Amino acid sequence: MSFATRLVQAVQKTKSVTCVGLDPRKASLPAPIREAVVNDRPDEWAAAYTQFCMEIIDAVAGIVPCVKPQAAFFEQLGPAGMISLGQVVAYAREKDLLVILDGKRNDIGSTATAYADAYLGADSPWQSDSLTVSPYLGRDSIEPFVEVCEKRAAGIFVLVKTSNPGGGLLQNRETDGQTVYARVAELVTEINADRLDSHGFGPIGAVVGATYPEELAELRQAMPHSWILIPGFGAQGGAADDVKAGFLDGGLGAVVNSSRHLIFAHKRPEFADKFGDAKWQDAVRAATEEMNSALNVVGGK
Ligand SMILES: O=C(O)c1cc(=O)[nH]c(=O)n1[C@@H]1O[C@H](COP(=O)(O)O)[C@@H](O)[C@H]1O
Repeated sequence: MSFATRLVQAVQKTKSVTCVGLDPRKASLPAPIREAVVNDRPDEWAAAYTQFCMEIIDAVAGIVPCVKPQAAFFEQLGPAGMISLGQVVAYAREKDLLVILDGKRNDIGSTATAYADAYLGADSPWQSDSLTVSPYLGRDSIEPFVEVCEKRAAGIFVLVKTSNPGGGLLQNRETDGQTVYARVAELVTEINADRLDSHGFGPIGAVVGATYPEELAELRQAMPHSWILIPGFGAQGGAADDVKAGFLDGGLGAVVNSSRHLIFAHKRPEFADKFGDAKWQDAVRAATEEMNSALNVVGGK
C-alpha cells in the first residue's frame, strides 16, 4: 500500500493530523533522562536520546498518525547518534507510527539515488516511510526518490515554502511572473499526476510552513494531490487557524508538525506545575491531545 494511502488510514484511525517532531536537544531533556548522562560522552547522550524518543513514542502511539525524527540532532552525536536514530525509527514503526525522516536530503541524480536507497530503499538500514527532500537541484534530482518511492511504497516531502523568516529570499523570488515556490509546487503536481492512489494522493508530498497561512492556501490549491507537511506550529508561532487552509474537504491532506512544544511540554508554563520533569511523558501526551483537539476544531480529521 502506498505511503499516501497509509497516511490516509493512519489519520483516519487515530483521528489526528498531528505529527510529533522528535528533535532531542541536550539542554532541554527532562531531568530523569539527563541524569543518566554522567560523563558527557556521545554514546551516553545517544542512549539518552533513544530513551527519550522511545518514551515519547509510547506516550503518543495510537493518538497521532506519524512522527518526524530530525536527523540533525542525532548527527550531532556522530556514529552513536546515527545508531540512536536507527533505533528510534525502528521503534516508531513497531508501534505503528509512520515515520517522516527529516533529513532534507538531495544531490545530483546519481547521488540522489544513493540517498533514496539509503533512507527509503528495500535494503535501507533506516527503513523510513518517508523523507524530506530539497528541490533545488531540479527534477532529475527528485526522480530517483520517486523511483524508490514506487518500489517500496514510500513517500517524500519536497520543501516548497519553508517556515523560516529568511526562506522568502529565494522561494518568493519571481521569475517569468511566477514565484519560485509556485514553480516547485507545479513540479510536485506534475510528478504526482500519473501516480495517484484511490484517494487522489500521489507519493510526492510538500512542506509548507504554518507561519505562511496565505501561501499555504495558495499552495493547497496548486498541489491538490499532495499530502502537505506543515511545520512551524507552536514554538515558531503557527496556530490552528494558520493551518486551516492546508486541509482538503473532509479533513485530509495535511499533517501538522510540532516538535519543541510537544516533546518539551514539561517546560511550558501551562504544563510545568501539573507535570514538571518527573511526569514529563504525561506532559507530552497532554500537549499532544491539546494539539489534536485544536486541529480537529479547524477541520483536521
Ligand atoms: O522539513 C521540516 O520539517 C521543516 C521545514 C520547515 O520549513 N520548517 C521547519 O521548522 N521544519 C522542521 O520542523 C521542526 C520544527 O520544530 P519546532 O519549531 O520545535 O516545532 C524542526 O525539525 C525543523 O527542522
